[in-house]
Amino acid sequence: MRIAVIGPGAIGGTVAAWLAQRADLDVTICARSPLPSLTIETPSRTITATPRVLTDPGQGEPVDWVLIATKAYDAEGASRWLTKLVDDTTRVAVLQNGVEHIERFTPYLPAARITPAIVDIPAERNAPGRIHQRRDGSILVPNDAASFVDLFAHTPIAVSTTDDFRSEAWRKLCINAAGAVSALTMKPAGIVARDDVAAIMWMLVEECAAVGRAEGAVLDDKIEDEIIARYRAGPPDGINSMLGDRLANRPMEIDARNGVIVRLGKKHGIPTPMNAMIVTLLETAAA
Ligand SMILES: NC(=O)C1=CN([C@@H]2O[C@H](COP(=O)(O)OP(=O)(O)OC[C@H]3O[C@@H](n4cnc5c(N)ncnc54)[C@H](OP(=O)(O)O)[C@@H]3O)[C@@H](O)[C@H]2O)C=CC1
Ligand SMILES: CC(C)(CO)C(=O)C(=O)O
Repeated sequence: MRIAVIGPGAIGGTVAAWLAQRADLDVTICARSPLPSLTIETPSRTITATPRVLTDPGQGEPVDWVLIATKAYDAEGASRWLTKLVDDTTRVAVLQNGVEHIERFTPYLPAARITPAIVDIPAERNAPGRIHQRRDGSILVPNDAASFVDLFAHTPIAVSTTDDFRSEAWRKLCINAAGAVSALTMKPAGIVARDDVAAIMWMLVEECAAVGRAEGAVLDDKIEDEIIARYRAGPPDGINSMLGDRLANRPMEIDARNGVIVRLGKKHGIPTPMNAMIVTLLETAAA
């Protein structure tokens, strides 16, 4: 089984290193910047891997699975690898946040080839190829992607299918929408201990859930409370990937995580002032 992972950052590096633990999986990393090896501090032990690393999209060869793990805003760059990696049988999984995995890549691939994946693995990249995976975590894919699930059978990552991918993706977006307060304040997840911060996060989730429901997602009535409780139960020093981007002076996934709520809210006539404010403030901070 040949697998190419495009984007060996926090998620791509973690996933590639776990896949490479199985000798019969032939893992290739497609990187923008050269990478010596992968060292992942996982919850149970440190794992290492030295997969083949390509830095030129022209060097790729067809594989069975392509896993795209760049940031959402790097979709166009990621797509340049696809010409060589994809043949008539290749499936392409998009391991990104947001609810637009398929739309993001249909300019480059037929939708039927694309497997959207919801990743819930808190991971931080400390240096090229050196990653701290804080939880074993999970990946959810639609129920026509059982062969993706099989790839991870030897890993502690809980990879499974869902009958209702749309609802799960919006549920994850609710988590990410609230996490924007960390990127804005440049502080880790522990800020949720303040009741006034939690109230802002609650409203961000409320708007996200309203838009999600209008888009057809089925979300629990108490999702706001559930997500605040989840943040409060998590590690106070947790750095979500948008905060990680801001701290590293990289672009942030503002549009994929909060902008999308505002855009789709407009489509349904649902007001989203809290998310609109976050988008404006983060864009201003990044300018
Ligand atoms: N980190 C986390 O805890 C989680 C992240 N996610 C989501 O997963 C996705 C990936 O996030 P994350 O792993 O944190 O991101 P990172 O920024 O850590 O990694 C992205 C990687 O993509 C590489 N890249 C960018 N453009 C290209 C290109 N054209 N060709 C090859 N590689 C490229 C970057 O290269 P370079 O090294 O040059 O920057 C980097 O290695 C995002 O959508 C994020 O929201 C989901 C759950 C948890
Ligand atoms: C919320 C979290 C940490 C979950 O994996 C995430 O999605 C991110 O950091 O982007």
